[in-house]
Amino acid sequence: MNSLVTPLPRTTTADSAEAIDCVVPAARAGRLSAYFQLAKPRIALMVLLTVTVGYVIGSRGVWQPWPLLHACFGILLAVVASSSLNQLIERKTDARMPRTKSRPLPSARLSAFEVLVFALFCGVVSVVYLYFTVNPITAWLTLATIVLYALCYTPLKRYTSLCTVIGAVPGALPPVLGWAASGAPLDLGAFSLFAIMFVWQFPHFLAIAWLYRDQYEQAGLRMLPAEGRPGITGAISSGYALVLIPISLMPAQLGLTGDAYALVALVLGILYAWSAVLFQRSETRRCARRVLWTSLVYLPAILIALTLDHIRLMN
Ligand code: HEM
Ligand SMILES: CC(C)=CCC/C(C)=C/CC/C(C)=C/COP(=O)(O)OP(=O)(O)O
Repeated sequence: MNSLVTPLPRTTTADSAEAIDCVVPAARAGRLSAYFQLAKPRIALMVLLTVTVGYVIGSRGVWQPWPLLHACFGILLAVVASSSLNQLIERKTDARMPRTKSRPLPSARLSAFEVLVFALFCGVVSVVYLYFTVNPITAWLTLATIVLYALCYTPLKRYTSLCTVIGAVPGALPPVLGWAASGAPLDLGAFSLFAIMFVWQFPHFLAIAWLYRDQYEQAGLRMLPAEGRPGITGAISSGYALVLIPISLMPAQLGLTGDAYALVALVLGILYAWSAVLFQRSETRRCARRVLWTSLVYLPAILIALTLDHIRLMN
């Protein structure tokens, strides 16, 4: 009761002006951080790494920094556009899941209209920028990546777990975008990078889908194969992780890298497959987390090994 009758401190005009001066930058910083969150920054960073790898390997060791920077800037805008569209489309389902309910749209820090305008602006600038500063093929492939992620995969999540096969295509395209930006023809080398990324994603997102299966179900999203029947998620994860081992050796077979890469790929592949096999043997939170964690170590590690060994071979 006492707190209700406590008089408010008397403010002067100068005090309120000072208060407004503090609140306005704080509100601006809050909106800036909401836009930053909209971009899914950690995934965006990983995308830029894959673009760089595609560009460096496509250039066969003779690469220039400026075209790479143009490509990274344009593709970053595309990631921001597609992540924003993804969150715009999923704002109602995101609001139902503890993992996503504090995102900018469900938490009402940004309005749907603001996000739509922002996404369209970033998407158009991205494609036009890539068209004029990089090349038309990179621009069109980037547009296809945005459409596949935001307009095909995202709405499909409500209807079938096969959405993930569609979602894995835009997920695997960023190294191909980097390769196209280098001006090299899209040959088997580009395909080998696409294949590694494509197959890598399955244990990655199956572990996530299993960990958050209750939240996805509550939100009406179908991410688990066979409606998550016991044994299936782990079995599919280990199948993909085992197939990834020979696929990850493709760049070495194509002469893009030497034996050092092949050895690193083999060791990483065995670790990833081992984590998936353990998940198959016992579908527990601990094992699923191990698969997710291993996937997040595997990807940057194999990409860095690929690039360093390629540069070593070219010099
Ligand atoms: C169909 C494909 C994919 C699906 C469904 C998927 C889904 C997800 C989800 C739901 C998370 C959040 C996990 C959590 O909150 O615990 C996550 C994390 C992550 N994903 Fe993926 N992912 C896919 C493909 C990719 C690709 C292609 C990349 C990289 C280029 C990637 C990189 C990451 C990274 C770095 C994280 C950890 C950082 C974070 O949680 O923000 N993912 N993924
Ligand atoms: C160049 C460009 C446009 C690249 C974007 C391609 C890319 C990195 C796609 C990510 C793959 C993917 C399906 C992520 C999960 O989204 P989700 O919506 O299922 O994850 P969520 O549940 O956390 O929202």
